[in-house]
Amino acid sequence: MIYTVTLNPSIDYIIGVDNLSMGTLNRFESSEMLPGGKGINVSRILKRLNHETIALGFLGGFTGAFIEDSLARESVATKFIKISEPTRINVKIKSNVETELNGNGPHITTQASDQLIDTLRTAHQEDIVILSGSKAANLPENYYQEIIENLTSEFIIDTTGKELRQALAYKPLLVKPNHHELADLFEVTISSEAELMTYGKKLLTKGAQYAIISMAEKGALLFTQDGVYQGSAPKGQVQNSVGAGDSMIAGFAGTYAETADAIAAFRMGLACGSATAFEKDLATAEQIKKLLPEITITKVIRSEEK
Ligand SMILES: Nc1ncnc2c1ncn2[C@@H]1O[C@H](COP(=O)(O)OP(=O)(O)O)[C@@H](O)[C@H]1O
Ligand SMILES: O=P(O)(O)OC[C@H]1O[C@](O)(COP(=O)(O)O)[C@@H](O)[C@@H]1O
Repeated sequence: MIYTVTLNPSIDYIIGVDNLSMGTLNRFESSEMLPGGKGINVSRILKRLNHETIALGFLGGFTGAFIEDSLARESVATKFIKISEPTRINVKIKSNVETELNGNGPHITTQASDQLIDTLRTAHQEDIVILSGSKAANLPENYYQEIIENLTSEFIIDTTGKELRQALAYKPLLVKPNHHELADLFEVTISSEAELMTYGKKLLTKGAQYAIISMAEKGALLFTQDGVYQGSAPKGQVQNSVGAGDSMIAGFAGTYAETADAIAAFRMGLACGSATAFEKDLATAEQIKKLLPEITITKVIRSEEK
């Protein structure tokens, strides 16, 4: 079973505006509401690829009900803890450039946060728990760490900054910062491929079993104990890249859970990420499978060169 944890789900309100201009009235060209939040996106892709998944986290209010209904329609299994304040709405503006406005999220009571830790204690050693995204503002600073300390299963973590840094010591199966998040994590500017390699490898020395550095249309790098691999991104028309990173994690986790083959998992992750970038919503299984043969993976550094 692959459990996903979304501490701060969202409705993603995707708005298309021609030539957005600040300080004046702009009218929508298009709009769409989608269930969002990183773990939720991961579960939706896992379900589409026929992997067993349960989405966990906190949901509240009419916005939470919208997310529950959307997931039920796609037969994604959920065990959300109900909270009284409404789940946030994140605004994604598609104009000449993509602009994202993500909310802080609702108040989570101590009772609810303890309940989630209890639920996660039921995950078995052979399960994978995927912890993704920001946490609602009032949750304790070390809440992710508290969750991890109570887990008996493998875990993947997709968050940023201090939380990601703390998590590395607990040997996550995978971390997947994008290249900007990698620079933030080590509080550096990364301006060359050599620096990318240096900081990617640091993720392993600090504890990660595998690390992917994703680079949008430039594909991604996979760091393993056995060397570094470069994966390509197919060319295509980008429709909405929100959820590309989550799709990549879903692809990796689903294939890794079945095969324990990190390269095959990386290939599936790359296909899922690009397929989602080329769609308005998350990609379907057919779109993902169509892209798989276009992915190329090359070993760029052998283990003895590390
Ligand atoms: N414009 C794009 N064209 C092709 N593939 C893409 C594009 N954007 C994202 N992807 C694929 O999705 C993966 C994750 O996207 P990325 O934007 O790096 O992550 P995140 O959404 O976490 O910031 C990339 O490594 C790539 O494989
Ligand atoms: O929890 P955060 O960091 O605010 O991110 C939440 C947002 O991330 C998303 O899950 C998309 O993430 P990615 O584009 O990184 O895959 C959106 O659905 C959601 O609005």
